[in-house]
Amino acid sequence: MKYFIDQLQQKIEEKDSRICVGLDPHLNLLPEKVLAAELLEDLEANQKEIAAAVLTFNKNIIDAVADMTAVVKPQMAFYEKLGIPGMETLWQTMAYAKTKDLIVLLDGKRNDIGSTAGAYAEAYLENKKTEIDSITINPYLGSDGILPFLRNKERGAFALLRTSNPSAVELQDLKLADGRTVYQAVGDFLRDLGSDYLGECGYSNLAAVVGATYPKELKEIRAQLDSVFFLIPGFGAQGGGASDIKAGFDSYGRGAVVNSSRGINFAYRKEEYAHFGADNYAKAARAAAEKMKKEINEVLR
Ligand SMILES: O=C(O)c1cc(=O)[nH]c(=O)n1[C@@H]1O[C@H](COP(=O)(O)O)[C@@H](O)[C@H]1O
Repeated sequence: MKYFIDQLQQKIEEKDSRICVGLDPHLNLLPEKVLAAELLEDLEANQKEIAAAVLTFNKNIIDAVADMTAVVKPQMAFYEKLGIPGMETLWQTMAYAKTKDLIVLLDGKRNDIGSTAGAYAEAYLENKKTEIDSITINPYLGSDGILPFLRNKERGAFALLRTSNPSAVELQDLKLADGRTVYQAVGDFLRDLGSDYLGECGYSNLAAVVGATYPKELKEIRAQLDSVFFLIPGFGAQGGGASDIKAGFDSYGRGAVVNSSRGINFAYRKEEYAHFGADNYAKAARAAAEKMKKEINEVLR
């Protein structure tokens, strides 16, 4: 039995790639060749066709980036909004990613009281038929809501620690009576809870999400938590760049993976990759993924 976090770190090193490709099918950004714009005029009536288009798009993106990423991260919201056909597309996308030997991180931000968290864990991390290696969770219900997600040591959980959005500061930066911020307290809590789930690589199966858009906090959190692996979203579309995420890694260039969703999926819409043309969106995505991979490796060298 190999711990989830060891599987992840090993695959990152094999591919020498610290990127995570988000699979967030923003419908209004899909190329016309894949999804005819008129179908979006009635989302409910056209759920089936739209979900089929999303699956085609995802498969082409996965084919284009499979050799240069260790992880893909589908965000559930984009599939849930397409009803049952959307959920089928989500599961088919994850199964397809597994055929390419990728690690699947399902972005669902799940959690609840202990007994319900247990049901989520059974649904996503303990069902032998699922193609999911890990899931994002919200840690704010405390340990009984988190521990069920750690029962299966071959799979892992990424708890929100310091998010990338502008309003992250509103609650996460509040000061506690002991002088720590809320996110620092959450960090200490996650490190302690995860210490019973350490893999051979020195990181825990209980990982954390820290946004690329707050480099100062990222640096501080890395110094605080040496056994917590980070998912760092916010690269590209939200403004984060390679120099911003550098401090999220340890001195060996380990311990983190950086997500980009729109910046890779819809690279064909950017001036830099426009020469590929909308029909070659997958080639544009590959070029953007390659650039991101290189930029991160260079900044860590
Ligand atoms: O948990 C996440 O993945 C997440 C946490 C966070 O703090 N910020 C954040 O952007 N995300 C997710 O990361 C992805 C970022 O997408 P892009 O901004 O298109 O690269 C989306 O799926 C977000 O839901």
